[in-house]
Amino acid sequence: MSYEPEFEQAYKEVEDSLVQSTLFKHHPQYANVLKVLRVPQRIVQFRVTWENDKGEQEVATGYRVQLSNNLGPFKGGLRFHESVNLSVLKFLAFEQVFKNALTGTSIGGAKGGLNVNPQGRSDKELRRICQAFMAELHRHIGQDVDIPAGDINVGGKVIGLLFGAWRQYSNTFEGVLTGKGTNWGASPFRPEATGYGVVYITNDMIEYATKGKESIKGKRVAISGSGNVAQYAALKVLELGGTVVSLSDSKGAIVSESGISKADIEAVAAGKSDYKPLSAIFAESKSDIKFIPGARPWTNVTKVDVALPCATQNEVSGQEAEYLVKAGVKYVAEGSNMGSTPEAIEIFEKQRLAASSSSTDSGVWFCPPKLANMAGVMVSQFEMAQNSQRVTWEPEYVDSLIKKHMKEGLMLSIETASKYSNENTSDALPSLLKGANLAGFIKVADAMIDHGDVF
Ligand SMILES: NC(=O)c1ccc[n+]([C@@H]2O[C@H](COP(=O)([O-])OP(=O)(O)OC[C@H]3O[C@@H](n4cnc5c(N)ncnc54)[C@H](O)[C@@H]3O)[C@@H](O)[C@H]2O)c1
Repeated sequence: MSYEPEFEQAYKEVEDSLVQSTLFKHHPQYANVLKVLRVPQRIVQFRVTWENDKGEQEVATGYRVQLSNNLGPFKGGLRFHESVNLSVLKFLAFEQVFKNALTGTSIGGAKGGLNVNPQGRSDKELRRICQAFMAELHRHIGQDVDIPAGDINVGGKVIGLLFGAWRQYSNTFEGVLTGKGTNWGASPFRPEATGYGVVYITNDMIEYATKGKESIKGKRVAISGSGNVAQYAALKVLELGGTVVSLSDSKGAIVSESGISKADIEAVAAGKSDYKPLSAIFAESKSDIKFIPGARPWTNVTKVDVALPCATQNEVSGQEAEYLVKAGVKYVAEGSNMGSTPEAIEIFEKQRLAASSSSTDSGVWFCPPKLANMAGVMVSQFEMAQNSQRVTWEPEYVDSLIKKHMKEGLMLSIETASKYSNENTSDALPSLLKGANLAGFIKVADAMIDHGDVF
């Protein structure tokens, strides 16, 4: 077997949820699905070469992993980062398939990218990179075939350049990428969607676990990352009356006992659009914000109720999870894909199982990314729907749909976990990890069987 650690980690998490459940006992027809689904329907790997600003030729590898289009056209983001490789993209595409199923919309799963970090490159060079990347990718995508979106280092600016290149190569204007600009096909709330969705579902979890007695209001929330997801999650936490005690980037973390303000988050947004590190953004800050070089936030916050990993994969270790539990964390919802390591998830899940409803302690309730961060791709699907009709929906309508679908996804995961997860602890909250994996799997598996892909 090839050595693909990130993909194997994601696969094993889903496999464990299925094997430990009673699903196959009740529905033996699903037994062969996972072994078919672990092989992507198609992988495109291609050379991307361009001239850098020094006049030198650079070459990198571009990818698109089209994992399943059983529920709709392939859909998933593009990541431009030096860490991009086939293992990372297969893990992300695999996650995407189940996440997209959970949104309740008609989309399949894919992921792609380039093993280059565009940070620090000029706008002109960025345009050449995007044109070189799209020179090959355009052959494999289309509004009814595969609709890529953004991911790490692929924000609105890069999507614009990629779309421009697509228009030239294809001589068409169609909704082929999502995350578009406001005057050429965007959906309202696409930039905000993932971060807002993470906070909406966290709020729903708190209300469910406390039977409506508590909400995110008054809670201390540790957030990692400072990009798209982290910024909008932080803003929504403040709007709903919570306190944001941390943010981070790949160079370190900022923590604040009294709370990071809206103005601070706006400064992060402005600084990050110029690729500035947090250390530079807060170099002259007069508030109690402390920058800790090389650190992640988790062991640097004192008291915390909620943790929202929103940076990158495997960014919460087992040790950090233990620290978070001691610091009082009760809810963990992942904005980032595979934010917690398997060791960290095990600690959170053990805490959940150990708690009993007869005590006031509900343990730790962990929400996996395929459920917690699904609002991004959900609004991308809304963008596809709007583009097909050449209309733009009202922002309030999109926001209400995000709230509704997040709650429905949570309730479906709770119901599915209660039905199949095979835990004889009726006192504990249901496992959202298992519930989300099982609920997403059932939808995809049914379609694969209907299509004759599994027999
Ligand atoms: N943007 C979306 O709609 C969306 C949707 C679903 C999931 N996600 C996931 O959310 C996460 C963040 O994505 P984003 O869109 O905010 O990207 P972004 O490029 O806007 O921000 C990425 C953040 O991660 C940090 N980061 C990157 N590598 C790091 C490392 N090695 N160590 C510490 N920090 C690091 C960066 O400093 C930045 O704060 C990713 O896991 C992504 O797959 C994003």
